Amino acid sequence: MKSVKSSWNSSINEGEYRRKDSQFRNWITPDGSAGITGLSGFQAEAGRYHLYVSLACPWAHRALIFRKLKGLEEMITVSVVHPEMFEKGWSFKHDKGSQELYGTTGDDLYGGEYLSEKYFAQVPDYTGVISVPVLWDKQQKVIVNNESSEIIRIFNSAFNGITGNELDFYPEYLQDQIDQVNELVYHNINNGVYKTGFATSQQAYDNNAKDLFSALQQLDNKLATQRYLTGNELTEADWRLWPTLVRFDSVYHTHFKCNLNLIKEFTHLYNYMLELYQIPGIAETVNMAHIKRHYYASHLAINPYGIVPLGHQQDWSAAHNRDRLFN
Ligand SMILES: N[C@@H](CCC(=O)N[C@@H](CS)C(=O)NCC(=O)O)C(=O)O
Repeated sequence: MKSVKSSWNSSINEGEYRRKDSQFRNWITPDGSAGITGLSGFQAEAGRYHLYVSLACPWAHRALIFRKLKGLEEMITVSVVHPEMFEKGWSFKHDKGSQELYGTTGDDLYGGEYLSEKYFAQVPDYTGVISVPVLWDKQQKVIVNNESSEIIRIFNSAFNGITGNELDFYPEYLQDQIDQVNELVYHNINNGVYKTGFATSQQAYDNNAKDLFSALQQLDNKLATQRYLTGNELTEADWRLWPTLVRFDSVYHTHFKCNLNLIKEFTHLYNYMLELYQIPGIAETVNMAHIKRHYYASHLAINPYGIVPLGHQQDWSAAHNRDRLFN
């Protein structure tokens, strides 16, 4: 079994954390023709595809949200890794206790031990990151795609002909706006919390933390006058921001030192976060015990004893003010 160096501590350059690009970039399409990148041969079919996720990972979380909103749960099966990730990467450690607490499933398809086995089986000299989410083809037994921003675009439309679910979170008329918001959110918030938390120089930390909170303030101002990030319609841009908000007060504020404010202190972001949490089905995609266990127990360079703090407690069923503000 090869040892896998976790991506984050192999990606520091002059104090700055730099995220590496995902390597598997094929698309599932209604007729199996090649997508925007990658190979052909991945036709949308019920029961053929599988997702490997950690419930801690905000990128994997997007994929689970789209699977839910697009009615793909019956069609795309899921395996959940164990939240603790050490030198061999994500594992399928699983027992009754971890199932109850963290929602682990083990590798229920193949009985594997580590996620890295899937990557090395396909590319024996693979040197990229062994990351979740992984969209897996059970027919050809290969990784289709391991880039969440693409997996959610695939889920948004590729299976519509089978499910009849025409909800569109990337409608053509909003694409420029969505792309613009995504750009701000990705660099300053989604990846911004990681760049802040993994910084190994004071200057890198200061710069990233300031950019992060200035972006949060900008979005809080936007949400004071419009319901969602691109207007009245809930889009991909919202579902890309939201997994970071959900983890913020419990994890990023403490573990990644993103502590100029809590999300709770940004009135509009906070109420918006609650509104999205309370959309039917979404709460089922959140497992706070898994989230906290992963971050605090796995990144021992920044939390050497792996202690998981008791706070922050959030009442997710608290009333939000978004209906009142925008109806
Ligand atoms: N660009 C990828 C990033 C995925 C990613 O970084 N996932 C993390 C978990 S949050 C991971 O699996 N990291 C493995 C490691 O650090 O070794 C995506 O959006 O899908």
